[in-house]
Amino acid sequence: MTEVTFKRLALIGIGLIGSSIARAARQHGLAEEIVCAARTADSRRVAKELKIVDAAYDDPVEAVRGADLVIFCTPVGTYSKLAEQIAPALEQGAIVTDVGSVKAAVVKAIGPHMPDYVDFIPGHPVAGTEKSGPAAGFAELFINRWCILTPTDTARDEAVEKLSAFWSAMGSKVETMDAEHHDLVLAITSHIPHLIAYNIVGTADDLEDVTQSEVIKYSAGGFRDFTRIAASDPTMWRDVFLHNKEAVLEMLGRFTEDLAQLQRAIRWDDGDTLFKIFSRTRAIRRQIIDAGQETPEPDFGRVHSADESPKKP
Ligand SMILES: NC(=O)c1ccc[n+]([C@@H]2O[C@H](COP(=O)([O-])OP(=O)(O)OC[C@H]3O[C@@H](n4cnc5c(N)ncnc54)[C@H](O)[C@@H]3O)[C@@H](O)[C@H]2O)c1
Ligand SMILES: O=C(O)C(=O)C[C@]1(C(=O)O)C=C[C@@H](O)C=C1
Repeated sequence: MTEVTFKRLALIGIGLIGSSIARAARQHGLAEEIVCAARTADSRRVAKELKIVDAAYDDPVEAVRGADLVIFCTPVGTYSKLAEQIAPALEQGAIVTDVGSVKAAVVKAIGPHMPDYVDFIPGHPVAGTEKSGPAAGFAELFINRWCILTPTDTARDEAVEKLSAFWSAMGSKVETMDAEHHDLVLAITSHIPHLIAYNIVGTADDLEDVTQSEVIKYSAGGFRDFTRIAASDPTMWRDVFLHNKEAVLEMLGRFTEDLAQLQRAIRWDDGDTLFKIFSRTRAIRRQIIDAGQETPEPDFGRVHSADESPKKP
Protein backbone atom coordinates (compact mmCIF):
# COMPACT_ATOMS: atom_id res chain seq x y z
CA MET A 1 0.00 0.00 0.00
CA THR A 2 1.23 3.51 -0.83
CA GLU A 3 2.50 5.45 2.20
CA VAL A 4 0.19 8.41 2.81
CA THR A 5 1.73 10.15 5.75
CA PHE A 6 3.11 13.55 4.85
CA LYS A 7 5.54 15.43 7.04
CA ARG A 8 4.00 18.87 6.60
CA LEU A 9 0.77 19.63 4.77
CA ALA A 10 0.45 23.28 3.72
CA LEU A 11 -2.99 24.53 2.73
CA ILE A 12 -3.05 27.83 0.90
CA GLY A 13 -6.50 29.16 1.79
CA ILE A 14 -8.56 27.70 4.62
CA GLY A 15 -12.17 28.06 3.49
CA LEU A 16 -14.76 25.32 2.99
CA ILE A 17 -12.48 23.00 1.04
CA GLY A 18 -9.15 23.79 2.73
CA SER A 19 -10.63 23.36 6.20
CA SER A 20 -12.40 20.12 5.19
CA ILE A 21 -9.06 18.72 4.00
CA ALA A 22 -7.42 19.86 7.26
CA ARG A 23 -10.11 18.11 9.31
CA ALA A 24 -10.07 14.89 7.24
CA ALA A 25 -6.25 14.74 7.07
CA ARG A 26 -6.06 15.16 10.84
CA GLN A 27 -8.79 12.59 11.51
CA HIS A 28 -7.02 9.99 9.35
CA GLY A 29 -3.48 10.87 10.48
CA LEU A 30 -2.32 11.82 7.00
CA ALA A 31 0.14 14.53 8.01
CA GLU A 32 2.41 15.03 11.01
CA GLU A 33 1.91 18.79 10.81
CA ILE A 34 -0.91 20.76 9.16
CA VAL A 35 -0.46 24.45 8.46
CA CYS A 36 -2.30 27.03 6.41
CA ALA A 37 -1.90 30.42 4.86
CA ALA A 38 -4.89 32.72 5.17
CA ARG A 39 -5.32 36.28 4.05
CA THR A 40 -7.52 37.52 6.86
CA ALA A 41 -6.71 37.56 10.56
CA ASP A 42 -10.23 36.29 11.19
CA SER A 43 -9.70 33.09 9.12
CA ARG A 44 -6.37 32.47 10.85
CA ARG A 45 -8.01 32.92 14.27
CA VAL A 46 -10.95 30.62 13.45
CA ALA A 47 -8.65 27.92 12.00
CA LYS A 48 -6.53 27.98 15.15
CA GLU A 49 -9.53 28.10 17.51
CA LEU A 50 -11.05 25.10 15.76
CA LYS A 51 -7.69 23.34 16.16
CA ILE A 52 -7.74 22.20 12.55
CA VAL A 53 -4.23 23.53 11.88
CA ASP A 54 -1.02 23.61 13.91
CA ALA A 55 -0.08 27.04 12.58
CA ALA A 56 -1.69 29.73 10.43
CA TYR A 57 0.43 32.24 8.50
CA ASP A 58 -0.51 35.36 6.61
CA ASP A 59 2.46 34.80 4.27
CA PRO A 60 2.02 31.72 2.02
CA VAL A 61 5.81 31.49 1.65
CA GLU A 62 6.09 30.73 5.38
CA ALA A 63 3.40 28.05 5.09
CA VAL A 64 5.03 26.11 2.24
CA ARG A 65 8.53 26.14 3.73
CA GLY A 66 9.40 22.51 4.58
CA ALA A 67 6.07 21.19 3.27
CA ASP A 68 6.04 17.94 1.30
CA LEU A 69 2.39 18.47 0.28
CA VAL A 70 1.12 21.88 -0.79
CA ILE A 71 -2.55 22.35 -1.76
CA PHE A 72 -3.95 25.51 -3.33
CA CYS A 73 -7.43 26.00 -1.80
CA THR A 74 -8.20 29.57 -2.90
CA PRO A 75 -10.36 30.79 -5.82
CA VAL A 76 -8.65 29.86 -9.13
CA GLY A 77 -8.12 33.50 -10.12
CA THR A 78 -5.54 33.81 -7.32
CA TYR A 79 -3.41 30.82 -8.36
CA SER A 80 -0.92 32.38 -10.76
CA LYS A 81 0.23 35.13 -8.39
CA LEU A 82 0.39 32.76 -5.41
CA ALA A 83 2.34 30.16 -7.44
CA GLU A 84 4.91 32.76 -8.46
CA GLN A 85 5.20 33.88 -4.85
CA ILE A 86 5.70 30.44 -3.26
CA ALA A 87 7.81 28.80 -6.00
CA PRO A 88 11.26 29.75 -4.59
CA ALA A 89 10.33 28.37 -1.14
CA LEU A 90 9.10 24.95 -2.33
CA GLU A 91 10.85 21.91 -0.92
CA GLN A 92 12.73 19.51 -3.19
CA GLY A 93 10.38 16.56 -4.01
CA ALA A 94 7.22 18.28 -2.73
CA ILE A 95 3.87 17.43 -4.28
CA VAL A 96 2.02 20.58 -5.33
CA THR A 97 -1.69 20.25 -6.09
CA ASP A 98 -4.94 22.24 -5.96
CA VAL A 99 -8.69 21.78 -5.56
CA GLY A 100 -9.86 24.24 -8.22
CA SER A 101 -13.13 23.60 -10.04
CA VAL A 102 -11.48 24.10 -13.46
CA LYS A 103 -8.32 22.42 -14.63
CA ALA A 104 -6.85 23.56 -17.97
CA ALA A 105 -6.54 27.17 -16.76
CA VAL A 106 -4.94 25.93 -13.53
CA VAL A 107 -2.25 24.06 -15.48
CA LYS A 108 -1.47 27.34 -17.27
CA ALA A 109 -1.61 29.43 -14.08
CA ILE A 110 0.55 27.26 -11.82
CA GLY A 111 2.61 25.06 -14.19
CA PRO A 112 5.04 27.65 -15.57
CA HIS A 113 6.06 28.74 -12.05
CA MET A 114 6.85 25.24 -10.76
CA PRO A 115 10.51 24.27 -10.35
CA ASP A 116 11.42 20.91 -11.94
CA TYR A 117 12.21 19.40 -8.53
CA VAL A 118 8.51 19.31 -7.44
CA ASP A 119 5.63 17.18 -8.74
CA PHE A 120 2.73 19.34 -9.85
CA ILE A 121 -0.54 17.38 -10.03
CA PRO A 122 -3.75 19.41 -10.49
CA GLY A 123 -6.80 18.02 -8.69
CA HIS A 124 -10.50 18.61 -8.11
CA PRO A 125 -12.62 17.06 -5.36
CA VAL A 126 -16.12 17.00 -6.83
CA ALA A 127 -17.69 17.73 -3.47
CA GLY A 128 -18.84 20.90 -1.83
CA THR A 129 -21.67 22.99 -0.49
CA GLU A 130 -22.87 26.56 -0.94
CA LYS A 131 -21.10 27.62 2.26
CA SER A 132 -17.73 29.34 2.63
CA GLY A 133 -15.03 29.88 5.21
CA PRO A 134 -13.09 27.75 7.73
CA ALA A 135 -16.08 27.08 10.00
CA ALA A 136 -18.11 25.61 7.12
CA GLY A 137 -15.84 22.62 6.46
CA PHE A 138 -16.32 19.07 7.72
CA ALA A 139 -14.15 15.94 7.63
CA GLU A 140 -16.76 13.77 5.90
CA LEU A 141 -17.14 16.04 2.86
CA PHE A 142 -15.09 13.83 0.53
CA ILE A 143 -16.54 10.45 1.51
CA ASN A 144 -17.80 8.55 -1.52
CA ARG A 145 -17.19 11.60 -3.76
CA TRP A 146 -14.99 11.67 -6.82
CA CYS A 147 -11.65 13.41 -6.80
CA ILE A 148 -10.35 14.00 -10.32
CA LEU A 149 -6.61 14.32 -10.86
CA THR A 150 -5.26 15.71 -14.13
CA PRO A 151 -1.52 14.93 -13.87
CA THR A 152 0.86 16.74 -16.18
CA ASP A 153 3.50 14.74 -18.14
CA THR A 154 6.24 15.86 -15.79
CA ALA A 155 4.69 14.46 -12.57
CA ARG A 156 6.25 11.19 -11.40
CA ASP A 157 3.96 8.14 -11.20
CA GLU A 158 4.82 7.54 -7.54
CA ALA A 159 3.78 11.10 -6.69
CA VAL A 160 0.44 10.61 -8.49
CA GLU A 161 -0.05 7.36 -6.55
CA LYS A 162 0.76 9.05 -3.26
CA LEU A 163 -1.67 11.88 -3.91
CA SER A 164 -4.36 9.37 -4.98
CA ALA A 165 -3.79 7.46 -1.75
CA PHE A 166 -4.17 10.72 0.21
CA TRP A 167 -7.61 11.37 -1.35
CA SER A 168 -8.65 7.72 -0.99
CA ALA A 169 -7.74 7.84 2.71
CA MET A 170 -10.15 10.79 3.09
CA GLY A 171 -12.90 8.64 1.51
CA SER A 172 -12.78 9.80 -2.11
CA LYS A 173 -12.96 7.73 -5.26
CA VAL A 174 -10.07 8.88 -7.43
CA GLU A 175 -10.00 9.13 -11.22
CA THR A 176 -7.42 10.65 -13.55
CA MET A 177 -8.26 12.41 -16.79
CA ASP A 178 -7.10 15.05 -19.20
CA ALA A 179 -7.58 18.65 -17.97
CA GLU A 180 -9.54 19.73 -21.09
CA HIS A 181 -11.90 16.76 -20.80
CA HIS A 182 -12.43 17.53 -17.11
CA ASP A 183 -13.46 21.06 -18.02
CA LEU A 184 -15.97 19.90 -20.61
CA VAL A 185 -17.58 17.35 -18.28
CA LEU A 186 -17.72 19.72 -15.32
CA ALA A 187 -19.11 22.52 -17.51
CA ILE A 188 -22.34 20.53 -17.92
CA THR A 189 -22.46 18.74 -14.56
CA SER A 190 -21.51 21.64 -12.30
CA HIS A 191 -20.81 24.99 -13.96
CA ILE A 192 -23.96 25.36 -16.12
CA PRO A 193 -26.24 24.22 -13.24
CA HIS A 194 -24.75 27.00 -11.11
CA LEU A 195 -25.23 29.52 -13.92
CA ILE A 196 -28.87 28.48 -14.29
CA ALA A 197 -29.42 28.80 -10.55
CA TYR A 198 -27.83 32.28 -10.43
CA ASN A 199 -29.97 33.28 -13.39
CA ILE A 200 -33.34 31.96 -12.21
CA VAL A 201 -32.99 33.46 -8.75
CA GLY A 202 -31.92 36.76 -10.32
CA THR A 203 -34.90 36.68 -12.69
CA ALA A 204 -37.34 36.02 -9.84
CA ASP A 205 -35.84 38.92 -7.93
CA ASP A 206 -36.30 41.24 -10.95
CA LEU A 207 -40.00 40.51 -11.58
CA GLU A 208 -42.26 43.53 -11.35
CA ASP A 209 -45.60 41.69 -10.99
CA VAL A 210 -44.46 39.33 -8.25
CA THR A 211 -43.12 40.91 -5.09
CA GLN A 212 -39.92 39.79 -3.42
CA SER A 213 -41.86 38.76 -0.33
CA GLU A 214 -44.11 36.55 -2.49
CA VAL A 215 -41.04 34.86 -3.99
CA ILE A 216 -39.78 34.14 -0.50
CA LYS A 217 -43.19 33.16 0.90
CA TYR A 218 -44.13 30.75 -1.88
CA SER A 219 -40.70 29.31 -2.63
CA ALA A 220 -41.48 25.62 -2.76
CA GLY A 221 -39.05 22.74 -3.37
CA GLY A 222 -37.86 23.57 -6.89
CA PHE A 223 -37.03 27.25 -6.39
CA ARG A 224 -35.70 26.64 -2.90
CA ASP A 225 -33.16 24.14 -4.30
CA PHE A 226 -32.03 26.74 -6.81
CA THR A 227 -31.58 29.34 -4.07
CA ARG A 228 -29.21 27.00 -2.23
CA ILE A 229 -26.98 26.71 -5.28
CA ALA A 230 -27.33 30.44 -6.06
CA ALA A 231 -26.05 31.24 -2.56
CA SER A 232 -22.62 29.81 -3.51
CA ASP A 233 -19.55 32.00 -3.16
CA PRO A 234 -19.56 34.83 -5.78
CA THR A 235 -15.75 35.12 -5.98
CA MET A 236 -15.23 31.41 -6.49
CA TRP A 237 -17.89 31.19 -9.20
CA ARG A 238 -16.85 34.39 -10.97
CA ASP A 239 -13.40 32.79 -11.31
CA VAL A 240 -14.82 29.44 -12.49
CA PHE A 241 -16.73 31.08 -15.37
CA LEU A 242 -13.82 33.33 -16.35
CA HIS A 243 -11.46 30.33 -16.40
CA ASN A 244 -13.65 27.77 -18.17
CA LYS A 245 -15.05 30.13 -20.74
CA GLU A 246 -14.89 27.97 -23.87
CA ALA A 247 -16.38 24.79 -22.41
CA VAL A 248 -19.12 26.75 -20.63
CA LEU A 249 -20.06 28.69 -23.77
CA GLU A 250 -20.07 25.46 -25.81
CA MET A 251 -22.40 23.73 -23.32
CA LEU A 252 -24.53 26.84 -22.95
CA GLY A 253 -25.11 26.78 -26.73
CA ARG A 254 -26.39 23.20 -26.51
CA PHE A 255 -28.50 24.07 -23.48
CA THR A 256 -30.11 27.03 -25.25
CA GLU A 257 -31.04 24.87 -28.25
CA ASP A 258 -32.68 22.29 -25.98
CA LEU A 259 -34.50 25.01 -24.07
CA ALA A 260 -35.89 26.32 -27.36
CA GLN A 261 -37.25 22.82 -28.06
CA LEU A 262 -39.11 22.84 -24.74
CA GLN A 263 -40.39 26.36 -25.42
CA ARG A 264 -41.70 25.23 -28.82
CA ALA A 265 -43.38 22.16 -27.32
CA ILE A 266 -45.22 24.30 -24.75
CA ARG A 267 -46.26 26.85 -27.37
CA TRP A 268 -47.70 24.13 -29.67
CA ASP A 269 -49.30 22.02 -26.90
CA ASP A 270 -46.93 19.19 -27.79
CA GLY A 271 -47.47 17.06 -24.67
CA ASP A 272 -45.76 14.01 -26.19
CA THR A 273 -42.45 15.83 -26.59
CA LEU A 274 -42.62 17.22 -23.05
CA PHE A 275 -43.50 13.81 -21.63
CA LYS A 276 -40.68 12.09 -23.53
CA ILE A 277 -38.04 14.60 -22.38
CA PHE A 278 -39.22 14.57 -18.75
CA SER A 279 -39.25 10.75 -18.65
CA ARG A 280 -35.69 10.58 -19.98
CA THR A 281 -34.42 13.02 -17.35
CA ARG A 282 -36.26 11.19 -14.58
CA ALA A 283 -34.33 8.04 -15.48
CA ILE A 284 -31.05 9.94 -15.14
CA ARG A 285 -31.91 10.94 -11.58
CA ARG A 286 -32.53 7.27 -10.81
CA GLN A 287 -29.14 6.31 -12.26
CA ILE A 288 -27.41 8.92 -10.07
CA ILE A 289 -29.11 7.52 -6.96
CA ASP A 290 -28.30 3.93 -7.99
CA ALA A 291 -24.65 4.90 -8.51
CA GLY A 292 -24.55 6.07 -4.87
CA GLN A 293 -23.95 9.70 -5.92
CA GLU A 294 -26.99 10.99 -4.09
CA THR A 295 -28.56 10.13 -0.77
CA PRO A 296 -31.96 8.61 -1.57
CA GLU A 297 -34.85 10.48 -0.08
CA PRO A 298 -37.48 8.76 2.07
CA ASP A 299 -40.18 7.20 -0.06
CA PHE A 300 -43.15 8.75 1.83
CA GLY A 301 -46.13 9.15 -0.39
CA ARG A 302 -44.36 7.84 -3.44
CA VAL A 303 -46.91 6.56 -5.93
CA HIS A 304 -44.75 5.12 -8.70
CA SER A 305 -42.18 2.37 -8.47
CA ALA A 306 -38.66 3.18 -9.67
CA ASP A 307 -39.15 1.97 -13.20
CA GLU A 308 -42.78 2.88 -13.60
CA SER A 309 -43.67 5.97 -15.58
CA PRO A 310 -46.47 8.20 -14.40
CA LYS A 311 -49.69 7.93 -16.37
CA LYS A 312 -49.92 10.34 -19.26
CA PRO A 313 -52.28 13.25 -18.56
N1 LIG B 1 -17.20 25.30 -2.70
C1 LIG B 1 -17.25 24.19 -3.40
O1 LIG B 1 -18.31 23.57 -3.49
C2 LIG B 1 -16.00 23.68 -4.08
C3 LIG B 1 -15.94 22.33 -4.42
C4 LIG B 1 -14.76 21.85 -5.03
C5 LIG B 1 -13.72 22.71 -5.30
N2 LIG B 1 -13.83 24.03 -4.98
C6 LIG B 1 -12.68 24.91 -5.26
O2 LIG B 1 -12.03 25.12 -4.04
C7 LIG B 1 -11.40 26.40 -4.00
C8 LIG B 1 -11.77 27.09 -2.70
O3 LIG B 1 -13.17 27.16 -2.59
P1 LIG B 1 -13.90 27.20 -1.16
O4 LIG B 1 -15.30 26.77 -1.42
O5 LIG B 1 -13.09 26.53 -0.13
O6 LIG B 1 -13.90 28.78 -0.93
P2 LIG B 1 -13.94 29.61 0.44
O7 LIG B 1 -14.43 30.97 0.04
O8 LIG B 1 -14.65 28.89 1.50
O9 LIG B 1 -12.40 29.70 0.80
C9 LIG B 1 -11.45 30.38 0.01
C10 LIG B 1 -10.25 30.75 0.86
O10 LIG B 1 -9.30 31.43 0.02
C11 LIG B 1 -8.89 32.62 0.65
N3 LIG B 1 -8.47 33.60 -0.37
C12 LIG B 1 -9.25 34.22 -1.27
N4 LIG B 1 -8.50 35.02 -2.05
C13 LIG B 1 -7.24 34.89 -1.62
C14 LIG B 1 -5.99 35.46 -2.02
N5 LIG B 1 -5.92 36.34 -3.01
N6 LIG B 1 -4.87 35.08 -1.36
C15 LIG B 1 -4.95 34.19 -0.34
N7 LIG B 1 -6.09 33.63 0.07
C16 LIG B 1 -7.20 33.98 -0.55
C17 LIG B 1 -10.10 33.06 1.45
O11 LIG B 1 -9.78 33.97 2.45
C18 LIG B 1 -10.56 31.68 1.99
O12 LIG B 1 -9.79 31.30 3.11
C19 LIG B 1 -11.84 27.12 -5.26
O13 LIG B 1 -10.79 27.12 -6.20
C20 LIG B 1 -13.02 26.29 -5.77
O14 LIG B 1 -13.10 26.34 -7.18
C21 LIG B 1 -14.93 24.52 -4.34
O1 LIG C 1 -23.28 20.65 -3.78
C1 LIG C 1 -22.92 21.79 -3.99
O2 LIG C 1 -23.31 22.74 -3.35
C2 LIG C 1 -21.92 22.05 -5.04
O3 LIG C 1 -22.09 23.01 -5.71
C3 LIG C 1 -20.74 21.22 -5.17
C4 LIG C 1 -19.99 21.30 -6.48
C5 LIG C 1 -20.92 20.81 -7.60
O4 LIG C 1 -21.26 21.54 -8.50
O5 LIG C 1 -21.25 19.62 -7.55
C6 LIG C 1 -19.55 22.69 -6.75
C7 LIG C 1 -18.36 22.99 -7.28
C8 LIG C 1 -17.33 22.03 -7.35
O6 LIG C 1 -16.20 22.34 -7.97
C9 LIG C 1 -17.64 20.72 -6.95
C10 LIG C 1 -18.83 20.42 -6.40
